[in-house]
Amino acid sequence: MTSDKPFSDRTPNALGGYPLQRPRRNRRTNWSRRLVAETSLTPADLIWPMFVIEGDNRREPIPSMPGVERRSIDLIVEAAREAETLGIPAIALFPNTDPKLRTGDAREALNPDNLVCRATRAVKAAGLDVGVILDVALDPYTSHGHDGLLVDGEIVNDETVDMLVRQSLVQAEAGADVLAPSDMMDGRIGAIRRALEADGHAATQIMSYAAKYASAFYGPFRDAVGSGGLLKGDKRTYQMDPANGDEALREVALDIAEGADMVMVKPGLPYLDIVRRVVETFHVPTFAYQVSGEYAMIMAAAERGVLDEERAMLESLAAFKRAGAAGIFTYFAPRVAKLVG
Ligand SMILES: NCc1[nH]cc(CCC(=O)O)c1CC(=O)O
Ligand SMILES: [Mg+2]
Repeated sequence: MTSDKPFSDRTPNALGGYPLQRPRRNRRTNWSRRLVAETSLTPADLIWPMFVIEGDNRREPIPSMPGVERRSIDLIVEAAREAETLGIPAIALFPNTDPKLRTGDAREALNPDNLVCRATRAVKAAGLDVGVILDVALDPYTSHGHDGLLVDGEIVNDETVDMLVRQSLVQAEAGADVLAPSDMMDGRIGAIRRALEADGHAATQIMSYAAKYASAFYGPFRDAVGSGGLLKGDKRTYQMDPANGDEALREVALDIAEGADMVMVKPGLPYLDIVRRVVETFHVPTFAYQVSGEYAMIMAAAERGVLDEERAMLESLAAFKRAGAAGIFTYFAPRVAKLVG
């Protein structure tokens, strides 16, 4: 490769070389490694996703996600208290809706007393220094498991956006601090932003799942919220093709222009190149989601004794920080916060 730049500008640290340069010197001792560390993971980097079920004092294990439970609202409040104690700034709530309430028109999404709205009110009533993030999408409420309305075999965009706007207002009214549209319909950030402004919710933040890929890594999540068995087909007409990177930048640009306060890339580890490109291009708070399948992979490998669970967990999360993420959604959140807090 040729370059007009002088050699010293192209390779600023390579002049001299061995034995004057011995990069291992800085790594020799623990204190020195800590001193030169470029990034660090703290509890303030973590967002703790939780699954909500009906009932009282109820917890249910999720077989594909060892160590993760669905919790009734009272236990969600307890977990939110734990988040505050651990210094975790925000939780994300996902409802496991009664199958009888899942319909073609997803009307339960608009019920101000639906499970996730009740959970949000209960957490907010506890007066904690913990933000509540809610997904905006129809998949917990549709009988077919899609994030949008299905008409003649197609997920229709604009009719779905109308529903998402109404769902957003219901969720903001319930006290959600951050709305996180995870549906990948076009134009929904602008429509939601305008509705929040007009309806007295100008302070409600929007964290857009701006670059969300049609991924195989969401399987365990769909078990956890009970939509997996229902899903007809796949989500490739609205979630992004894993082959694409430039398209993610166009999606993020649109969502910022439409009024997103923060953006997200999802899944996490397989898409850290996208996180880095978004951070460097837009300089907005950029989050990443270490999704259910990523969690399950580490846990399954550890269970089989092929890797060290705790080290793999910490290393995977350090990678998000190195890529430039402002924060990480991770099912490891409470465990990690205890280790790094
Ligand atoms: N809109 C639904 C939603 N919100 C978050 C996740 C995945 C989270 C995870 O896998 O941990 C999904 C699944 C999907 O799009 O099918
Ligand atoms: Mg978009």
